[in-house]
Amino acid sequence: MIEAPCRLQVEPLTIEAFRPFGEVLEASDAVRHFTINGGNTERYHDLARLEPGADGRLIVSIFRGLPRSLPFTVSMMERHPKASQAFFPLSGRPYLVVVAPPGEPPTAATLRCFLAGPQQGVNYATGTWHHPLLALDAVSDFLVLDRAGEGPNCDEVTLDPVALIPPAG
Ligand SMILES: NC(=O)N[C@@H](O)C(=O)O
Ligand code: NI
Repeated sequence: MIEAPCRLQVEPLTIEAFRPFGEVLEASDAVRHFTINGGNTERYHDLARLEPGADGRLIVSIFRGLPRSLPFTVSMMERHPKASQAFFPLSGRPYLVVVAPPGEPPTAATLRCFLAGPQQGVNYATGTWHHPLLALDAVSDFLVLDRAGEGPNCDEVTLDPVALIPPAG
């Protein structure tokens, strides 16, 4: 593991804490929901602002991610300047989400790391800095909603290494 003088605490993923970076996709009482289909189905409604960007097309894919080895060191981040990108776990396992606000490139001071539950998705708002998929424990599938379109839509930056500190317990 790269020696990392900086360390980053892992936080639980909540709608409020993630607000500067995008939305959390979850079926909970924290989001608007209502009953449909004659009482058979509960609809957790309009969870995120999906933006394919100008001239873009919203597409759905499945990402099959290999588990990351822990302890993990963050040494790069990316952003999609033209569109949002949403991930929803399909394999029933938690995963890590490392983000920084849109705008200036991330620093150790602006990075945030969240532990997402097996029933929590995230939507990175357009331009939100994030680390590529961070699956844990086993090969994991994720439903991904993002952009297809002309031209590049991924800026990458390298960082001085930042080690992730797993939550206690
Ligand atoms: N490259 C790609 O489609 N994946 C990344 O954007 C990612 O956030 O995992
Ligand atoms: Ni991405």
